[in-house]
Amino acid sequence: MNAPTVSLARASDAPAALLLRVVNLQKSYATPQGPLPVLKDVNLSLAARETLALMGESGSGKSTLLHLIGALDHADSGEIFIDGVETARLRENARAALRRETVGVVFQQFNLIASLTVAENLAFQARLAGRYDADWQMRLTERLGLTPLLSRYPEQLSGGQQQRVAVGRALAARPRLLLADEPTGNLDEATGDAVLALTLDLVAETGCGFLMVTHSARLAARLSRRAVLEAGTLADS
Ligand SMILES: Nc1ncnc2c1ncn2[C@@H]1O[C@H](COP(=O)(O)OP(=O)(O)OP(=O)(O)O)[C@@H](O)[C@H]1O
Repeated sequence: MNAPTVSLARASDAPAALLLRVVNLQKSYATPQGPLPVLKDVNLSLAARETLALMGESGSGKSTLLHLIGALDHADSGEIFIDGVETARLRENARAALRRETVGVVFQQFNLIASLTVAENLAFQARLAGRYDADWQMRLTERLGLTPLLSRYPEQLSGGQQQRVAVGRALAARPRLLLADEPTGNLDEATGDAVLALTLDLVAETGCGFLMVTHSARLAARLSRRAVLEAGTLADS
C-alpha cells in the first residue's frame, strides 16, 4: 500500500482516538432572498468502527453536513477534524488528497462512470488514491457478489447491482471514513436491506467509521448510533 501523497500534520487539540470531530459548525447558502442559514451549531463525534445514522426532515441540512465532512464544500465557521486534522485549514491539494485517500462517499444516484466497466469502476478510486490492491479488490468483488458482472457497463446493471459497485468503489481505497447519502433511497426495501447489510459487514471488516444519511428509522436502527438534525443543530437520539 502506498503512503499518502500529502502528509497531514496532526492538530494537537484533537483527541487522536476520534476519527471525526465536528465543532460548532455553521453553514448558510446565498439565495436571492439573502443568506439561508442551514447549519447553525452542529457538533458531532465519531470513533473508528462506529456507525452513525444521520436523520432529519427534508431540507434540514443532512446532505449539506455530509458534503462539508467529505471536504466537498466549505463551512462558514466551525471546525471538522478527521483523524485529528482540521480539514478547513488544509490547502486545496491536501483537501483533494483527503477526498481521494481518507474519505469514501456513496451517493443515492450511484454516480458510476458510464464509459467504464464494473471492474474499471471498482478500481477507479483505489487507482486514483495510489492504493490499488488486487487481492483486496478481488475479495471485495466476491463479497459484493460482483464477480460475474465485472465486464458489464453500469447501464447493464440493476439498481442494487449498481449500488454494490458504488460501495465497492468507495471501499477499494480502504478509506478511514465512509460517508453515504441515502445509499438505498433508490432501491426497493429488500434490495436496500441487502446492500446495507453488505456495507455494514465490510465497514466492520475494514474498521472504518460509517456515517449514513437516511430517512428510514428501520435502516437507522441497524447502525450503532442515530443523530437527528433539527433547526440547524444536531442531537443524539
Ligand atoms: N447550493 C444551494 N444553494 C441554496 N440553497 C441550498 C443549496 N443546497 C441546499 N440548499 C438548501 O439548504 C437546505 C438544506 O439542504 P440539504 O440538501 O442539505 O437538506 P437535506 O436534509 O439533505 O434534504 P433531503 O432530505 O430532502 O435530501 C434546503 O433548504 C435546501 O434548499
